[in-house]
Amino acid sequence: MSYSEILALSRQAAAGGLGPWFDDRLKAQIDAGLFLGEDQLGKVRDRIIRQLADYRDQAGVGTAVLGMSGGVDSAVTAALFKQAGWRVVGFTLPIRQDPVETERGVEACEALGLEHFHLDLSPEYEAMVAALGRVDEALPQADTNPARTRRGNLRARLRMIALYDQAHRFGGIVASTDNFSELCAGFWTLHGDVGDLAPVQGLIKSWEIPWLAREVGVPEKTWRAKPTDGLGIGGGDEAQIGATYLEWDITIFAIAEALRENPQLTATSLADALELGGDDHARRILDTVLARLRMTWHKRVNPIRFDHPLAHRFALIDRTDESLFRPAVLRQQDATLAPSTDRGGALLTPEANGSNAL
Ligand SMILES: Nc1ncnc2c1ncn2[C@@H]1O[C@H](COP(=O)(O)OP(=O)(O)OC[C@H]2O[C@@H]([n+]3cccc(C(=O)O)c3)[C@H](O)[C@@H]2O)[C@@H](O)[C@H]1O
Ligand SMILES: Nc1ncnc2c1ncn2[C@@H]1O[C@H](COP(=O)(O)OP(=O)(O)OP(=O)(O)O)[C@@H](O)[C@H]1O
Repeated sequence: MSYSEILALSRQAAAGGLGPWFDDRLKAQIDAGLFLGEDQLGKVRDRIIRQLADYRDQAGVGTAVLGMSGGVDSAVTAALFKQAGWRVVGFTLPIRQDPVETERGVEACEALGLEHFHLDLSPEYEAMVAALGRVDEALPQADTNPARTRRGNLRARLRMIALYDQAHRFGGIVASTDNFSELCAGFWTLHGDVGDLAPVQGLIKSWEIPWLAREVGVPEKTWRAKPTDGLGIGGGDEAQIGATYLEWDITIFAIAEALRENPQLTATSLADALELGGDDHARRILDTVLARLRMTWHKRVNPIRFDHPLAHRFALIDRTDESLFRPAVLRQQDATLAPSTDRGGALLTPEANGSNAL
């Protein structure tokens, strides 16, 4: 893997490259193995495909339904299921969508050999917005960020209703398409664009997702496309998040590394610990990342259970499932594919890297 390849695939090169702090950090993180090399990524790909195949055999379910938006996340997810021998049914579900995105979704279905259905949900979306407008006029009318986000979340949840219905119809599951960068950014809709099995949830959007997409035969047009939320909230993912995905991923790794070295750090002391110096852009991005983490931590532990007075019951049913029916693939504790250096290895342990939040 080369530095320039990461810059190209993340689309950061086209955006003018990285500022000085990010540039230094990226090089250090590549050396530390935080940005996985191509050999490692090949192993990740093989392992995900093997696990999907094992799950299909052991859980007795072999059909995956998913929304094909024209973006890279859904396309790479579909390709992995397909390569693992699943029947994959892709749905283009435009809601007042730019037709170019829908066309990319259709093309990806064709290129990957998926079954394809098309269902325009715009009328149902309009009806839902109008219905909720009867209790709150702001929803249909306001052109504010909160109102746009609420309308966007309605779109994601309408798609979810359609996909779960179709999964039931086909006796299958809904595939989750979210990635690690989105998980950290809280950049998904609770009970919306989530599903039952999330094969790419551990992969970063700036590098590993487009790399994998290219590897598994996703059309170039798709893995090169500008990431969008498909919700009409505006500006594309990176404009909404306030950082490019590469800046986001570098900052998340840097924060985690700083906290590992000094667990006493607070959000306010991080800027010094990260040695941002006079790099004002990096300071702004750090603030943006911290603000998002502060706004969204709860999404990563949803549903919130506290230290429940009857928590032993969760353990009781967990042990029962584990003993009787849970597929073996969920119990395997293979060595992780964490980087070999101490720094990277400590950051990428399963506890730090994996989450069942979605
Ligand atoms: N402290 C707290 N403890 C527990 N729960 C809390 C909470 N604060 C809010 N909540 C709950 O969280 C809800 C807000 O979360 P949620 O409904 O998810 O909505 P929210 O996070 O506000 O918005 C979704 C975000 O995800 C982005 N998105 C959505 C879908 C797809 C994509 C994409 O590109 O892939 C991106 C979208 O652009 C937007 O920025 C609140 O309405 C409330 O129910
Ligand atoms: N128009 C759409 N038709 C079908 N599914 C959709 C549509 N828009 C969004 N989705 C579903 O919601 C998921 C979340 O959207 P998201 O934008 O994160 O993914 P993506 O579009 O695949 O990738 P990217 O973020 O690169 O655009 C998609 O992966 C897809 O499953």
